[in-house]
Amino acid sequence: MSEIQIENVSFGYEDGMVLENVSMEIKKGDFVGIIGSNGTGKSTLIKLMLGLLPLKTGKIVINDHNIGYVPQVGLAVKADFPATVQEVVMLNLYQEIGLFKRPGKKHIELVDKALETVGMLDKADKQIGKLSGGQQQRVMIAKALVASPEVLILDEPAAAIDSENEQQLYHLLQRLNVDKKLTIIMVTHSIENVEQSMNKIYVIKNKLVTRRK
Ligand SMILES: Nc1ncnc2c1ncn2[C@@H]1O[C@H](COP(=O)(O)OP(=O)(O)OP(=O)(O)O)[C@@H](O)[C@H]1O
Repeated sequence: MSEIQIENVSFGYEDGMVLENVSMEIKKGDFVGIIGSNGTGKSTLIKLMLGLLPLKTGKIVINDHNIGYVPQVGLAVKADFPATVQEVVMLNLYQEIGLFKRPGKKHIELVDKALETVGMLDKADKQIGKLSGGQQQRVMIAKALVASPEVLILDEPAAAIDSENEQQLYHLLQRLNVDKKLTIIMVTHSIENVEQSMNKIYVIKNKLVTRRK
């Protein structure tokens, strides 16, 4: 079954076209890599899929509307940022909880489960800013997972972490894909250490998207 179907999508900003005639098909259970150099349009493509940019030409059909998004992290969270790991993950349940209400036992259990999945349950009460870049990245994945998405989209998840943590992150994603049947779309400029886990790889170059695997 198709999760996301992209048909003949073209998109540009004021200064010109970024993507031309892109077609892609993402099925349930796929682990998809989207690779390309800086500025080729990877984030633009993701934002189109998430409906964060207005589509002008072509068609995008999304089957499951519950998509978890882990945005690109620029700089790590400031050390004195006043929120714990548990509170950060809880933010993604606010719709369910209600804005001015307190989280109930059920919500705390969901958060703990998501933190356990990414191996961060023992850090639940720590200040988010006191964690390493790799640990913060895991918390951001837990934040996406807590809302039980069918599809997880990650934008350059390894950008701010060292190679050891990168390997651990890829193991985690592979586990989520294989064990939890989560559809994963990962945008990156290098797939060197994760290529074997992916069943589909698309390359963006010169505004075109071609399938390499
Ligand atoms: N909001 C915007 N307005 C105008 N141009 C933009 C905007 N966002 C991105 N661009 C341009 O569109 C092109 C693609 O940008 P995009 O961020 O999608 O690339 P990317 O492949 O994700 O890059 P990176 O690897 O550096 O994150 C770039 O030339 C960029 O300058």
